[in-house]
Amino acid sequence: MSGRWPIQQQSNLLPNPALKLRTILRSMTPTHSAPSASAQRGLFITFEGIDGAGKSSHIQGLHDAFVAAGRTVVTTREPGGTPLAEKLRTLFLHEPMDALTESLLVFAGRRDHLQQVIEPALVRGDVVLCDRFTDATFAYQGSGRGFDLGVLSNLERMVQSDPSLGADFVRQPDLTVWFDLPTEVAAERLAHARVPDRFESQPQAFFAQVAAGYAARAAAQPGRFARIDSNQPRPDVWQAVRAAVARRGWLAVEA
Ligand SMILES: Nc1ncnc2c1ncn2[C@@H]1O[C@H](COP(=O)(O)OP(=O)(O)O)[C@@H](O)[C@H]1O
Ligand SMILES: Cc1cn([C@H]2C[C@H](O)[C@@H](COP(=O)(O)OP(=O)(O)O)O2)c(=O)[nH]c1=O
Repeated sequence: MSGRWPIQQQSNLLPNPALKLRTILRSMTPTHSAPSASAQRGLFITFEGIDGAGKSSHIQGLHDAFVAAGRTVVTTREPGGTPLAEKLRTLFLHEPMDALTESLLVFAGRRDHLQQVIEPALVRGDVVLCDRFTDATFAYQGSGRGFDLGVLSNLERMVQSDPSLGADFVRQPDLTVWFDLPTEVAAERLAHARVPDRFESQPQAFFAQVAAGYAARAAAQPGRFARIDSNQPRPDVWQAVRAAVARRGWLAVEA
């Protein structure tokens, strides 16, 4: 990932956990823009794809584009996004565990993240840009690790519910930008990028299953997903990302 998440990028370089936590909390502080003329609806946009698909720089690009358009933006990530969830993230990425434990940990962190960060930001009318969310759990724990999709659906309903928003309300992203890239290209990019964590060190066959998991989620909810062909030069990927957001009327089409 890019430097947007110093805690992760420098996890082998910064041994002081307090320093790392301060860094991540600073990066989660909303970026305020000039006040807009009227209150706007909050937007929840998530970014997904196999490891190495190239999400990071485009999340930063969208952040900048929304701020330039007068929005207040909260950039966050999963696993993580709150002090509690960041602690769970460290365990999740580095300790061996079975797929049920993985699922319970990410959903526990997600509950805290929704309550502390995402829902309050959406109530304020902010734009929330979240690097991974529940589609990753279906893709990695469900499709990749073979964990029961029915159990994941139950957890999704329980964790993402909010009775104050309606008895049947289950929070879902307004848009999921899915960076789709052949596994061999992602592996090649990652080989030059960073020290792999527990997931990034999985074989390509694992990522083929994860990719199939994303494809299944996208097929089930086509209106929510924008598939981006990430196997092209970075400026072209950016144009596709920006166009997907502009098509929904949330940003102007770039000249
Ligand atoms: N379009 C692209 N073409 C070539 N390399 C890219 C492209 N996009 C990203 N990369 C490189 O691939 C690696 C993984 O990108 P990154 O954004 O960290 O992926 P992700 O956040 O999806 O895991 C990085 O080294 C990055 O510089
Ligand atoms: C949110 C989430 C992430 N993951 C995995 C995907 C990534 O391999 C890892 C997050 O690590 P991270 O290094 O942030 O990956 P990336 O830069 O590609 O976003 O956790 C799951 O397995 N399940 C989940 O629910």
